[in-house]
Amino acid sequence: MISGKKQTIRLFTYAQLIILILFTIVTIFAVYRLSNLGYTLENLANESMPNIAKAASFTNRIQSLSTLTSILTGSTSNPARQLAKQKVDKSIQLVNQSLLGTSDANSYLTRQLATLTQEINELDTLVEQRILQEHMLLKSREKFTYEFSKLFQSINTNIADNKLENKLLDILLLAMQIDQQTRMHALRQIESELAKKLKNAIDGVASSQINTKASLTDIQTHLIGNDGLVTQKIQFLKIVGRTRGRDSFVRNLIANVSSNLDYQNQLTNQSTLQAANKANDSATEYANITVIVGLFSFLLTLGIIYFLYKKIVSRLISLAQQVEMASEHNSTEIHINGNDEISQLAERFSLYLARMKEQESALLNMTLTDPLTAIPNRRAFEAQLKETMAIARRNEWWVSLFLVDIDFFKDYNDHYGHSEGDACLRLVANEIHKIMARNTDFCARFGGEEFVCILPNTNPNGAKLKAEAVRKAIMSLSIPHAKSAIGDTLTVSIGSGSFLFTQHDNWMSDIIFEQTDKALYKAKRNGRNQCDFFAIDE
Ligand SMILES: Nc1nc2c(ncn2[C@@H]2O[C@H](COP(=O)(O)OP(=O)(O)OP(=O)(O)O)[C@@H](O)[C@H]2O)c(=O)[nH]1
Repeated sequence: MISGKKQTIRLFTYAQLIILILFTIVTIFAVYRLSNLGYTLENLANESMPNIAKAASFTNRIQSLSTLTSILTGSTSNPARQLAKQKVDKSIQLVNQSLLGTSDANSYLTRQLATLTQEINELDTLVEQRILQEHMLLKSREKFTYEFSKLFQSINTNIADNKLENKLLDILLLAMQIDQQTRMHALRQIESELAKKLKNAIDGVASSQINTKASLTDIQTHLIGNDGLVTQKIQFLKIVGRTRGRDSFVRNLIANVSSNLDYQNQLTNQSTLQAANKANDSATEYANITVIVGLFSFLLTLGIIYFLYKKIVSRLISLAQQVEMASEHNSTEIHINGNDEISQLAERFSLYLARMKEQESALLNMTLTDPLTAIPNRRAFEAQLKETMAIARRNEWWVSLFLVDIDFFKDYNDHYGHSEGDACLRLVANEIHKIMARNTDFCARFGGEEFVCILPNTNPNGAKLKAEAVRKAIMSLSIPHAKSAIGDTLTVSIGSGSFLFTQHDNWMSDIIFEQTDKALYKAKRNGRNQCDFFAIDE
């Protein structure tokens, strides 16, 4: 029973707890999902987007590096070369700086850039060598041209040797081809031909012409000597070839870096796309799960509310209705099924109403009963008289009224004492009540030693018989009364009034009481221990 009493509170608490837990779970879930989504979006904003921007910047710089390398390779003077090299270095430095702090995936790119830097340095060295070699070639050519023109002039002025002149022109024409020639093999052929022609020219000069011979030998050295024009040209071509090769290698390397960057770009774009898709999937999944969880929570909350309504609210409403009905219909029937506080409350209400009813009837009884004789009192009489008169009017009955008064009761009291007087009153009351209460008659103590009887549907004849019966019954009690002036035992005088209301509908209870009292007064005046009758029917 004790645990049953707390069922409703427990039920209510559990329901609240379930709703609270449910909403806590939904909130934690929502925060967790939102933070995940937030992390993905943040990642997208902090990593993927800057990576895309960086990748674009790398591509631009690598492309500009290709152009700058071309300028470096094509440099024809050292200042131009140095300027181009500075720009190339700057560009590589910027690319390297951009690479700093990027992911491990770029380590290959970093190595590629290191190789590229090394190769560009070597290319720069080759370009420098080429410029130097070109410069030396120029100087050698100038020197040869100078020597040759000097020899030519000396031949013209000193000796008119057409043969030598023709040979020299031949050699000059061949020497001039050295400049135009870009193929090694052809240069070797020119060298071989020059060697022959020069030998022929030298051999053709008379030994007396020492200066001419010496000049020709110098020209021979300038042209085909170990450090001659042809050798220098060959050397120059070798450097040019190496420079081209290096340039081509550097360009390939740049193309590789560029394609690697493209690949990196693709990877970055892919990962960005994946991250965006993931964020989108997360958002969709979150929305779906939130809808499902929300719907589930809503249905569960509805279920709990319905359960609480059935278990608590509807039973409380029923209890309120039953309490209202019970108070309206003066009933004590309140019942609620179950074994919890509400059913206990209904039970208590029922008990409370029953007790109230008991107390009410006890109170009513007390107010309508004479405490000394335990028969109805004057208030009960007045109510009963009104009710009887109303019934009599409707049924056109006679109503008879007795006023019974103990004779010389003052003397009885004085002689036997007040408590004996009380006992005497109880005996008389009991006797009158015994006679009158056998049928629908009614008797009450009117006050003091006076009693009153109502006899519904009793005409004057009936009243006479009944009044006499009462008087004789009291005499039969043979209660000793030493101080009675009319005998040795206790007697009563009775005033009887009989009324038919057909003609006297306006007669009220106080009028008929007054008329009956007059009859009693007459009985007393006529000597007591007798009945006097009054009747009115017209
Ligand atoms: N013991 C007792 N006496 C009561 C009670 N009520 C009234 N009396 C007494 O009844 C007496 C009534 O006296 P009276 O009205 O003079 O009437 P009586 O002496 O009977 O004279 P008659 O009626 O003329 O014969 C009084 O002495 C009251 O004190 C009661 O409850 N108990």
